[in-house]
Amino acid sequence: MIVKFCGIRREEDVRFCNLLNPTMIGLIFAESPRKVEKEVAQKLLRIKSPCIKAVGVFKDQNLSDVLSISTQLKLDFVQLHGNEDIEFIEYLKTKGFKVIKAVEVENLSDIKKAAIYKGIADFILIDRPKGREVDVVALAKNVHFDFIIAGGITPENLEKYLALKPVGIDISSGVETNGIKDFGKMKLIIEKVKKYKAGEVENG
Ligand SMILES: O=C(O)c1ccccc1NCC(=O)[C@H](O)[C@H](O)COP(=O)(O)O
Repeated sequence: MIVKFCGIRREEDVRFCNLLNPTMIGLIFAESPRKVEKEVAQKLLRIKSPCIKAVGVFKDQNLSDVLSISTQLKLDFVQLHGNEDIEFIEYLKTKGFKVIKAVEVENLSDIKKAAIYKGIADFILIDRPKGREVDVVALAKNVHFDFIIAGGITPENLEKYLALKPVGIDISSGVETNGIKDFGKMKLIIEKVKKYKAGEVENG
């Protein structure tokens, strides 16, 4: 089970992630209150444990900018949230980057659109548009390919997302308090995922 904490932007967040050891941390390079500048990202990645994969999050940015940031920072994954097409993804892959294609879903036709990235992106991330109250769990029940799920996950509602049997979970605002990463909430997520994984083994 992949666990990704997204929107990491402070050194203390990275240090705490080093203790919790999620699979990935996400740094936002798209327009957002969580956006980090390249120089800040460089500092954060310097102290990141090598066991944790670095993901850069972009949305409708031009290919040369995405490539230049990803190369300079030696990112492991590029996560694309906008209308990037298949050629965009394939080009990044020829440059050695793994790609997470995020598809922000609002209806069943968006789920169908997400399927086009099967076998092209390394992971498909089913998310909801930022600031929209979409029931992403109800929509994701119609997904018939491997996916990472995001969109409103919190320590309290994690179980209903895990019940979808995703390959991973991606959380940002649900592990924040007043816009700052909340270490108690992050720890709770990791503990709950550990219990879930142990249960999976027990139940076959
Ligand atoms: O975080 C942002 O503001 C953002 C802006 C533009 C593109 C992507 C962005 N975030 C990506 C993520 O934080 C996660 O991949 C995902 O959306 C989880 O978000 P949340 O529902 O807050 O847990």
